[in-house]
Amino acid sequence: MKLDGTHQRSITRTADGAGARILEQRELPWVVKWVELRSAHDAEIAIREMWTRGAPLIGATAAYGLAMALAEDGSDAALDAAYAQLLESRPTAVNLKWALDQVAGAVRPLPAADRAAAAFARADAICDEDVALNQAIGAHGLELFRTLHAKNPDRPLNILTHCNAGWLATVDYGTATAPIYLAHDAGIPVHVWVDETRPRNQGALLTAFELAGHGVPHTVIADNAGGHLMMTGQVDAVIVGTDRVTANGDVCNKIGTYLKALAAKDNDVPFYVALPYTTFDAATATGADVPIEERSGDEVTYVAGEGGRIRVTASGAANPAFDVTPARLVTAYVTERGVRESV
Ligand SMILES: CSC[C@@H](O)[C@@H](O)C(=O)COP(=O)(O)O
Repeated sequence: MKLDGTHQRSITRTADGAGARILEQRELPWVVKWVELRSAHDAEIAIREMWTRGAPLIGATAAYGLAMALAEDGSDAALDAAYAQLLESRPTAVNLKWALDQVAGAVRPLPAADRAAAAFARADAICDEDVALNQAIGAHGLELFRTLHAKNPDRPLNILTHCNAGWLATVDYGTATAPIYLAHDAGIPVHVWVDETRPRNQGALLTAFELAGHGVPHTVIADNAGGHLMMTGQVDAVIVGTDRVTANGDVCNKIGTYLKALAAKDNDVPFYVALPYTTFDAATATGADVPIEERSGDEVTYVAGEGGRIRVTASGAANPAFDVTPARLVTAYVTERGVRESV
């Protein structure tokens, strides 16, 4: 199947209802491959090795993983073991724990034989809800963008984004991209600066692919270009997604987000964070308490692109995958309930 970047659900149940079908994202946009996950182990590997990624989509995948585990064995012991196995597949996105808690909470009061069906139903509901949340985020973000564009109506609204917080990172529409898609569809001339987002290049590979599929004008930039573009008046707003917003409003997101927020502050460019309630972690006080995933240095020393991987340094590398943007640098949070200055 050819995928042209037009948004669609990035996770569904398999045709027989017993598994989950996901887009294998590691070789996008060069290779389009849908794969079927048939066990909790499959789901764990898909999350850990980033076949699937993005906070809400990680949660949805884990929810189906738990359902698949219960289809094999509906006991308390199996539930607890699969919960723990899936929870440790990636540490930073709080949607993972949220989704596992949703499914586990729904099935625990039930007899073992009834748990799998109820877990699949809960996972389906999580997916449906994610789509609705993102549409609501989009509707509120659209009005925000309309207001911003009215300040400079004679030129396109220049939005900068980091990483991929689009339909490939959620069940559909995306968080940070939903307002962009709706603004474009509403006739607001939008142009997006797409941070390439080293080391894994989710911007250059995934966000650009999505925007092209939707017909949104965009330009991929090196991660280091954003500060210059802001200083020279070429960015009207920054909008990013997030893996976890803590009780005080700190924002954990893909490495490099913090530097964009600093540059935005210094240049009076509004910095927006799009999130559904499933990404808000009221139980964690500040960003300093969020576990930051440390991934393999190979993701830095090699760059993957069309035709394979090339080595870009002979030295070793460190690879912290997320950073924390302090709440004081956030202009507003774009949520399904509206645009808020604090969480
Ligand atoms: C709506 S997705 C928000 C975040 O999860 C996204 O911006 C991000 O950082 C994804 O990181 P990834 O490491 O690709 O899973």
